[in-house]
Amino acid sequence: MGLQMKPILLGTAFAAVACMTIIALILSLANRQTLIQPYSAQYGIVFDAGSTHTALFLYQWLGNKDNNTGIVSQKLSCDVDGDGISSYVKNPPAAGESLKKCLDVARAAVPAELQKTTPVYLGATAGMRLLSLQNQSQADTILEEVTNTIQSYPFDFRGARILTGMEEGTYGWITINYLSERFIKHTFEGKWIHPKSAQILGALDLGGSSTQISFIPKVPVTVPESKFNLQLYGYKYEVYTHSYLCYGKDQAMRKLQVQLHKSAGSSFDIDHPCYHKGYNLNVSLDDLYNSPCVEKPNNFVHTNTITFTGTSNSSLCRSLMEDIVNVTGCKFSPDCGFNGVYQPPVNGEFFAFSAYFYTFEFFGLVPKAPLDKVHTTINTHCSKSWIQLVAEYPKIKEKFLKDYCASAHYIMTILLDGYKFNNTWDKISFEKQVSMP
Ligand SMILES: Nc1ncnc2c1ncn2[C@@H]1O[C@H](COP(=O)(O)OP(=O)(O)O)[C@@H](O)[C@H]1O
Ligand SMILES: [Ca+2]
Repeated sequence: MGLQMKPILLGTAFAAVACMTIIALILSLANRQTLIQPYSAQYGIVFDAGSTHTALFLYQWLGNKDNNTGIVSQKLSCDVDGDGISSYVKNPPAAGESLKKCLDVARAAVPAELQKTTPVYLGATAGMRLLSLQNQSQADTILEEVTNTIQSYPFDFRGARILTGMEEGTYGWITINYLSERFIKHTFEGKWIHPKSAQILGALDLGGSSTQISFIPKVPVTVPESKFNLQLYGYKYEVYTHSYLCYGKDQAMRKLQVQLHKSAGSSFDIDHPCYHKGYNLNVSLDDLYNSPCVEKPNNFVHTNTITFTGTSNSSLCRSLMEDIVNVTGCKFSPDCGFNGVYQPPVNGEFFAFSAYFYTFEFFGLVPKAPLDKVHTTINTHCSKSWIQLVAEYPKIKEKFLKDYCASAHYIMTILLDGYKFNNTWDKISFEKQVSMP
């Protein structure tokens, strides 16, 4: 798949998550000579509709005429209250309703005369991807409802759609490289230069329902479905990108629970090695199996509820992750990620963001820490009791605190056994989305 630097694609490229505004700008700036009618809007709004959470970003830039630097700045971001839009299956209008608070914030920030030329996009990621697999009409209804709400505002609505995994991966890669000035850099002397291509960053994004890896490999990408060709500022880049649907943090946690349930036979009381001693979690089978990422057992009784009992067993937790992140039987060997997916060897420096960052930030392991320190920190944490943890972290929400042990082991398994950063661990930086200039 290729991304051509044609103005006609501006709209498509623009239409997406937070970073998409940036892409449009890169495209429009890089194509300045070819653009007959320069893109004139000075504000742009993007909703990143993730599986767990939606955020609005308002961007501002100068009109093309005066804008020699191409600097785009983030004016504000706004967190939508409640869960991701895919969680509104039972009440789709409420998905639209949930966006109003942030749309009001954006409307107050954009000068009245510019509102009708301010484009708004909504890009939904893996939560909606899964819902559309499970029930296409529910997914369509939710997109219609968010469309209705956004259209009731004075902005220039340009679309609400589900991004493909490849778009999500590539856009994340473009964003981190753009924001950290890896494509083009403003020098001390006020000149724009191309930094060495060796400084281009790889991107690792761990969402709730999918996870993406994108980088420029040393060798050509041999599988077309994983190749994204693009040209930025006259330079060509061949990006390897893959999105693993169902391998986001929350779906991985679900897979683990399902595996434990399936191997527990008929018992309703199940030990969970990644949960902490003293922590018990009741889960209804209806909820547990309500995802296209897992398969219902034959004797499935949806009214049943099971209880997971924490055992604080770090090494067992880690070995269970290895079953979920299946690294055997890949036909592209040795060029493999996990789950049979083609991946050339990782190359260069990487930024790991989203749930990678939140998890490592919790452990105080950002932006980098030696591998042995990471292992010790995770093991020490996983062996703690729940009482101990709650006393230590009174401010952290249970929904996150219960999972840091499991998500840390999951992260280590995908990074080391999946993507094979064993010998290049020090190339990964755990970073919050790079801040805007
Ligand atoms: N403070 C936090 N600590 C741990 N995990 C977090 C925190 N905040 C967000 N996350 C996780 O980050 C992920 C964000 O994923 P999201 O963007 O909503 O989904 P997706 O990209 O798959 O559509 C979720 O797994 C969420 O639980
Ligand atoms: Ca996301």
